[in-house]
Amino acid sequence: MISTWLSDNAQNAALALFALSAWSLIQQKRRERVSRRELPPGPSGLPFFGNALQIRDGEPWKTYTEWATVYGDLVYVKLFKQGMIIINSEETAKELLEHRSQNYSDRAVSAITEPVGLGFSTVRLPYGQRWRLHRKLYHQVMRADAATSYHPMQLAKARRLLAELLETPSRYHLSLQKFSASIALSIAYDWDVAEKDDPLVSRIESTMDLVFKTLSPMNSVLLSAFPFLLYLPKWMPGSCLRRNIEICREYIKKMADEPFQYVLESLESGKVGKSLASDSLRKLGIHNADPELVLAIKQSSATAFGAGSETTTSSMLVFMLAMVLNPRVQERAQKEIDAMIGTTRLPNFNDRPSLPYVEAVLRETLRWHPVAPLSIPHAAVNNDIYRSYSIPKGMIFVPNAWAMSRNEKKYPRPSEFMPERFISAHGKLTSDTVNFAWGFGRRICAGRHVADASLWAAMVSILATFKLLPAQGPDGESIEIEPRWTNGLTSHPAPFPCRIVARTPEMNPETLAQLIQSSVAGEV
Ligand code: HEM
Repeated sequence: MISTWLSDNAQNAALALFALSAWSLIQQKRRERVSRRELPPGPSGLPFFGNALQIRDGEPWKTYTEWATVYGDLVYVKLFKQGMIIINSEETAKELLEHRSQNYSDRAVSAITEPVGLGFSTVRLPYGQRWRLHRKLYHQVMRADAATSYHPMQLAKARRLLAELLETPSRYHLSLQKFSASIALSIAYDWDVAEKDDPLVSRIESTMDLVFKTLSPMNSVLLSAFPFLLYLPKWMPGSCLRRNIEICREYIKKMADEPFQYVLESLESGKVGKSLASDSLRKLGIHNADPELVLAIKQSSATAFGAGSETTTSSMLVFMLAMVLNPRVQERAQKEIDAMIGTTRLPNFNDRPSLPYVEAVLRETLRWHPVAPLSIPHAAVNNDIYRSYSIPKGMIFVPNAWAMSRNEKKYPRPSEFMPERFISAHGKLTSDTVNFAWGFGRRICAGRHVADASLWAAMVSILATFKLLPAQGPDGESIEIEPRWTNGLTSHPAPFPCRIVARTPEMNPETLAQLIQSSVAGEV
């Protein structure tokens, strides 16, 4: 009797549980359908995968740009279980990320950030006190007027780059990496890179590309959908992501520790110059400094180095490719330099206002191929209503810088490299400074003034000294370049064969050294 009663009750309980689960599943689906209707339109996806299988391999920004023509400037996309809104127009990005920056300055929690050891990075920090402290530290040394104090150092590094390009032109890719890293190391730590075999630069050469590839948005989505990928045994297919993450973690730790230790020791001995780390530590008074603040200085300096070197190299590679593919642009820029400066000295920052075409080349480089094509996603702090959409707290917003660069109304024939688009009918530079390349609102790139000056110094110095030409085959004919692009968090041309030839036949290391020497007096 009792056993019958028990089993009846168990059956009823099971039935009730089943009904409850079915009801809550239906409710959840209904809620999802309703909330989906309140979000921007987007392509319908497959169960489980969402839209992940519809995205062009390695170049999601191109797929999103195609979808913009169907769904508009805001497109809702779901990659596995991760929903996000792609912003395809600059105006809408400004409306949301700048005019409503108080609500759209958070970052999404990324499944890959902590495993690679980048949880400390300013780029990844949630919108809050720690992030504000980092931004304050950057502001002290990298705001527009403070950033000019780095100009002499940036010019000196650009001149060193010229000497390397003259000596080993085929290693231009590595020379550009060294140029960018040496500026970032100088700004962050006043670390002067050795002429040859600098331990930090060697490490950058071998692993920086891997870090940026591993941090790709798709890897982040994959890890949040399949966290077990982090634990796959190393012999199993698919474990390469885990291996790459481990290498990155080790590398990032060393990159944050070693140079900071160098600054601490140099401060003790009184032998360190101006840098983000040393200036901030000096201000605090190294011996009675709050450990939290010291940690923030260490973390923001490491971020400046990490965020600044790869992006600058990538932009320089875009410039080199654009020059080889567009000889007429190169010649026009060189004519401008020759007319305004002559050939007996190299340009410096005083000359910048008198070289509008070179300026236009820089802007077109940023536009033609934005090196951060999906910028860095922002996230909503709170629920919001935008247009008729209900934006839930935490929603991820991906600024599609690629789509912004392909806006045909603003940039006719967008796939062509045409610096003229930044020169008005009266021969003056337009007001368009390609701001979208640096991101938006409160999260805008903290190093943009420094980066802009590094790019200008390198571009103008190279244009003044070298011709960038296609490589020649054994028959002396030019080899046609079919650009290939690397993809990850940043995108840049894969190394391509080219010839870097001095513009004057008598140029050799001695004459270049003399030219540099005669250019140094009166420089800014
Ligand atoms: C050509 C070079 C560079 C490009 C194209 C670039 C681009 C960007 C972009 C698109 C963002 C995201 C902005 C957003 O979320 O809206 C960003 C963030 C950032 N960049 Fe740059 N960047 C460059 C160089 C640098 C340099 C040289 C530094 C430092 C020395 C730097 C430091 C940072 C930092 C700290 C952030 C994080 C800002 C935050 O989350 O609050 N960047 N950068």
